[in-house]
Order: sequence, then C-alpha cells, then structure tokens
Amino acid sequence: MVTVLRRPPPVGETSDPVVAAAPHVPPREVFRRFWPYTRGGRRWLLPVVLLSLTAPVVDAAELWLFKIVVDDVLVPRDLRPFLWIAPAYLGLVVCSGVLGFADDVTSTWVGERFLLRLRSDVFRHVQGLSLGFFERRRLGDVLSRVTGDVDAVETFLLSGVADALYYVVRLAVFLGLLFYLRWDLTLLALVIVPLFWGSARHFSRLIKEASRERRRRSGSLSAIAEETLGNVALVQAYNRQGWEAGRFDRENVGRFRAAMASVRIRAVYGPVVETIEVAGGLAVMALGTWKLAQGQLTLGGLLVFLALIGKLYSPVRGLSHLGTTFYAASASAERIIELLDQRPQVAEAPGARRISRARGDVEFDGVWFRYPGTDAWALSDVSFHVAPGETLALVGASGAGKSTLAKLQLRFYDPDRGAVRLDGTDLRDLALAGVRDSVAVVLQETLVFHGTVRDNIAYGRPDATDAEIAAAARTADAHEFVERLPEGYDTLVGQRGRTLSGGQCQRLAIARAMIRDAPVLLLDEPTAGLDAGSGRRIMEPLRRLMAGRTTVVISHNLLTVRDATRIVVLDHGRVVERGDHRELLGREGAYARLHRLSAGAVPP
Ligand SMILES: Nc1ncnc2c1ncn2[C@@H]1O[C@H](COP(=O)(O)OP(=O)(O)OP(=O)(O)O)[C@@H](O)[C@H]1O
Repeated sequence: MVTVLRRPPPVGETSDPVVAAAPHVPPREVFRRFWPYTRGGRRWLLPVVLLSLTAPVVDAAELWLFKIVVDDVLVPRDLRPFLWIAPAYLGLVVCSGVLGFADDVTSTWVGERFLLRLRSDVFRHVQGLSLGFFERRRLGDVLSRVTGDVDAVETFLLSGVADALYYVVRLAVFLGLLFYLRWDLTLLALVIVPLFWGSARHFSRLIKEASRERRRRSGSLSAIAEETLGNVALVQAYNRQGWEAGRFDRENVGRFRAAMASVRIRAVYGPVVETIEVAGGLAVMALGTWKLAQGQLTLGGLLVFLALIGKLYSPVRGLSHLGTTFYAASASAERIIELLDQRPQVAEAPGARRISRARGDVEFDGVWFRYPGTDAWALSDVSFHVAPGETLALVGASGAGKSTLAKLQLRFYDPDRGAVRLDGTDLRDLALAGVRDSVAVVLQETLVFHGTVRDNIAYGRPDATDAEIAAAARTADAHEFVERLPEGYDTLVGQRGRTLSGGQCQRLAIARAMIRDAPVLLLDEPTAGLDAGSGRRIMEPLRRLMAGRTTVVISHNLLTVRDATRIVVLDHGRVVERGDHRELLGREGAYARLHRLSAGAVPP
C-alpha cells in the first residue's frame, strides 16, 4: 500500500511534455507574493475572524446546556430548570444562525474581492508581456492558468488561513473546557495528536505531487484543445481528427491518473485518521466509565466530555486535512507565480519620452537581431531611412526577415545591436504607448474580432464617431459592402472574420488603420491571400491610406512596390540591394529576378 501511495503519479508516455511543470515555490514566498492582493478587503479580515471565533463559543455553550439538562433535569427527573434551559437553547440556536450568516457573507466577499483583483491583475500582466512570450508559450496553458489556477490561490491565502484560525480557536475553547472538566482524561485524549500530525505530514507531501501533475495536465489539455479547435478547418481538411484526439486522450489519461492518485491518497488518509480518532475516543470512554463508577464524574459530565472529545478531534482533523488542501492549492499558486514572474522583453525605460504626434521619420541603423533562444541572425546589419511621407518597400524571399523588421518597428522586440529610430530618437528612449500610437498596421493575417463592423473599425480609435467610422469605411471602399450587410454597421462579424471574405476583411483593416490616423503605416503583405482582381481593387483604398504618411510596405506583390520611393531587397536578413523600381530593374540583380518571377501576375 505504502509503495502504491509513494509512487509518483504517472507522468504518462510524454517524454516531451506538452506543458512543463512550474518550479517549486516555498509557502512563505507564496504568501509574500499574494498578500498585497488582499488590499481593500483587509479591514474586513478582522470582522471575519471575530465572527468565526464566536461559533465555537456558542457551540460550547450549547454543550454545557446539554450537561445541565442531563445532570439537573434527566437524572433527578425535575422539569423546573427546563423552563429557563429551553429558551436559552433556542436563543443560542438563533444566535448561531445569525452569526453563521454574517460569517458566510463577509468571508465570501473578502475571498471573491481578492480573486477579482488577482484575476484582473494576472490578465493585465499577461497582456502586457512581449510578443516573444506568446510566440514561445502554449496559449491554452496560459488560458488555463488565468481562468483555472487563479482560484486556488484564494484557498491558499484566505480561506485556508481563515479555516486554520477557526480550527485553532475551536481547539483552544474545547481544550479549555475539557481541562476544566477532567484534566487527566484530557491528557489521555491528547496522546493521539502527534499521530494525527505525523500522518498529515506524510500524506500532504504525496498530495502535493499529485496536484502538481494534475494542474500541469490540465494546462496541456487546454493547450491541445485551443490549438485543435482554433485550427479546426486545417485539422478537418487534412483528416487529422484521429491524431489530434489521440494527443488529447494521452493528456486526458494523464490527468485522470493524476486525479486517481490524489483520490487514492485522500481515500487512505480518511480511514487512517478515523482509526486513530476512534482508538483515542475508546480509551477515554474506558477511563471515563471507570471514573463514573468511582463517583468522580457525573453522567452529564461524562456525556459532555465525550461530545467535547468528538468536537476536539474535528479541528485537529481539519487542521491536518488543511495541509493537504494547502499543498494542492500551492501547486496552482506556483503556476500563477511562474506567469507573474515573466518580464516583458521590451520594457519602458524610466523617464521615457512621451511624444504627442510623431512626424514619421523612420530609421533602422545597423540593426542586428536574433530571436531569443535561436543562434541564427534574423537580421544582420540592416540600415535604411524613410523620411516623413515617403514609402519604403521591403521585398525578399520568404524568411528573408521582412516581418521581423515590422516587429522591431512596433517594438515587439529590441535589436541586439544598432537602433531603430522614430523622428531621430531611439525607440528604447520613447514611451511604448507613443511608439505604437504612431503606427497603424495592416497585417498579412487580418485581425477581425467577434463584434459588429462598427466595433471592428473603431478598434483603431475607440472614441471615433459614427460619421468618422463611415468616412473611414468609404475611403477604404468598405462602405458599400457594409451597407449591403443585413444590419449594416451593426452586423456581427464572427471571430477572425469568418463571415466575411478575405478582401472584405482587408478593407475593414484598412478602414481601421485609416481611423487611427497614425503618421507611420506598416503594411505587411496587405494583398496576401487575395486573388489578382481583389488585390488590384484594394490598391486604390491602400493608396488613399498611404497618402501623406510614412509607409513601410512588405510585399511579394510588385504592383504595391513599384510606386515606392525606395525599395530595399532583403536576403537572409541582409540588405542586398536598394534603389527605386527602375534602377533595380536595370541592375539585373535580385530584384530583377524577383520581378521576372512575378511578371506573370503583374502587367509590365
Ligand atoms: N518567433 C520566432 N522565433 C524564432 N525565429 C523566428 C521567429 N519568427 C521568425 N523567425 C525566423 O526569422 C527569419 C525571418 O523571418 P520573417 O518572418 O521575418 O521572414 P519574412 O521575410 O517576413 O518571411 P515571409 O515572406 O514568409 O513572411 C526566418 O528564418 C524565421 O524562421
């Protein structure tokens, strides 16, 4: 049996776990980290504690009344004392009901407020992490931490502590009464306490391991579900449902085994504790009966003594059980701490400059960049300059580093060497919000949120008026198709724009960028995924959007590129050519080759 319990919960067949376990954190550190979240609710902690402290006193008073009933009413068969005992008993019951109600409501309020704060803060923190974090981590696991693990921290910090206090007070009140009644019997009853503690410590450790495994598996399950369901079209098109289901099942079985391991431990623990308890109770009963026979104890005294022993064991058991609950909760707390310990890779420098409106002068100066955890340079010594209002086109084969440049321009990452500048100032010296406010983006994969068409356009500037939204949609050539939608601007578009065509999504994205009215425009493959006709139709609204703004356009479609003030050709992260369309064609180099390749799609 011991070996069955000792055996660590099976880690399953995964040599490469979907989600790794979070590092161990000592309980004191968990307290230190989460205590600040009790701010605002702390003044209610004392009333909560006081309320929970009164309950054992009322309990003890009820028991004492019972003793009086036995000794003064039942044994002498005299009903007179019952006339005051009955109303006193009723009064105590009503009093305990009222106190219980107040205790429940206030303690839940304190706990839920704590969670309210913590959940929002964890979400805000995660949202503020750099793109690099999301590129490395499994989204499903992050979601399971934000929505699932957070709750356990409350158990660890508040309800756990409140329960511990409650048990300690019960213990003190009942022990006091017991000693008052019969000190010798009480000492005998206490002999079993060390046994309780010993077993609690042993089982808590086992429970913690099982809980850690269970939380880790839950994170893996969410990760797989999110990846599979988020890409359901791909999964179904390639008939990978069986494989995905297998992956899900493996983690599911892992979670099942971890849950069973934890139940096994708890299920053995319960009877062990009960046996110890009954043995103690029987010993006390034997000695008590002897004392009763000797006339050293009244019948009421013995009955109350035994009832009190029952009450005494319950907080002792509760306290030792609390250890297992504590350890289970700390497994979740560790996962939250690991998340909170993540620092954004790009952080705002102290005293960073705020810019109200940039002119739009963009410069990459000797930029070298390597993605964290990789060896190869994604960009090597890239330099270019785009003056306000100019258009720079970045072209190059797939993987040349074009999108990486866009990420650096938005300061999703910082360069390892060199600098990216806006209006002559290094982005690292500017306030992050200012940098991003200066840029409007139209990306390769158009981001359309679940919401109305109006919400989607106004995402670029939430305070935009209806007239401004319609004007932006007109410039983006979106107004007409929006008007034809069943509810116009109030039509709901599905997540990722599933209910719109690629071209329509793109036009919404152009309207969104339009309404943002930023001095710098970043177009990453704005015509990708559109057929030649739609691509051409989008050009006109794009040109309107680009007018008067500094534009960096990344495109394979050389139609977008031909009018650019300057074209930079990238190859394996290096600038291999630069110039305008005519110059580069004449040079018969990389650009001319790319041009010939796409000549079929582009009219000369
Ligand atoms: N998050 C990442 N972590 C590690 N390496 C990355 C990451 N993103 C891109 N890379 C690598 O950096 C290099 C440049 O990628 P980038 O996405 O900038 O290319 P691109 O020119 O935009 O390609 P495409 O035209 O296909 O979009 C590639 O070798 C790519 O594998």
